[in-house]
Amino acid sequence: MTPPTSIPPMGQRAKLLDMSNVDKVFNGNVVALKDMNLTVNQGDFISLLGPSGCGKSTALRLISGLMRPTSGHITWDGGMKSGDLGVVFQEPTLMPWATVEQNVWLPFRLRGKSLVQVQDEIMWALNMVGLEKFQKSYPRELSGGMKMRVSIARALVTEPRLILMDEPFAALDEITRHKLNNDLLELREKLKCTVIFVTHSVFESVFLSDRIVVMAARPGRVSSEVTVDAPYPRTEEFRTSADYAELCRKASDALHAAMNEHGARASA
Ligand SMILES: Nc1ncnc2c1ncn2[C@@H]1O[C@H](COP(=O)(O)OP(=O)(O)OP(=O)(O)O)[C@@H](O)[C@H]1O
Repeated sequence: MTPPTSIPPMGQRAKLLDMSNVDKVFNGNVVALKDMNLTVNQGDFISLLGPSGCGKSTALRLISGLMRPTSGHITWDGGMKSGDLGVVFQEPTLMPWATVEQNVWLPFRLRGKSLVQVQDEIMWALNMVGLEKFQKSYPRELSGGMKMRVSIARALVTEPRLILMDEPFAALDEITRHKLNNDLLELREKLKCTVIFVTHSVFESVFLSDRIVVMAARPGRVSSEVTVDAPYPRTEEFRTSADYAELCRKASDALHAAMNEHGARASA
């Protein structure tokens, strides 16, 4: 539970994993990803931004190891070990019959550890998301934003090297979403963790990430990358700044270019 003191600047970060020439084909003919290449470095906050169906979730599932590429390789620096990965989905996916602490216990429970054995880790994770007073509550007693915090605590509890987040705040109202965006950045400052975050929102991707990987569809692939070189911590001041507006314009242009790539290919 001792994170590194700071995240090195981009360009000086150690490599965490590589996706090299990854293809994913479903049912023999649905080409979800074609020749996807992505290097993830320790401390990166990467957003995968792209139109519906461009393979963002498929890329996350491949990185998580839940699914294997049809061809190509995903290689973790030093290999991938149990507990290296935390995953947060769009729905909090909590067990309704279990308390908050029992839900957060799940990744350890699957590894045969009792609740008592990992009580400190669970309380640490709940503390990180500001829910330490709700350990005995049930999901039905929590708001949508609080349920999502439990889901984040469950992803953090093993102190993973990488956190994958698949549109985690898309179903939340705007105010809760902004609050959780702020809280997620605070968590990243504390834990110096590496995050890959799937989103449809240009605004969210610019606010959160230091790298925006823009994807194109049919077949899904990396179209371009936008570097968000605004310093952290990012505050509400950043959200209303001219720099933020300019970066959103840049990301939006890259997204439109990615969407036009498909049009250009289709008419070629
Ligand atoms: N298990 C599956 N079987 C068949 N086709 C699939 C499967 N999973 C994904 N696909 C197809 O692969 C393509 C990429 O899907 P994916 O869900 O990764 O895209 P996405 O960018 O995450 O989309 P969205 O933003 O709408 O969530 C789509 O055409 C989808 O229909």
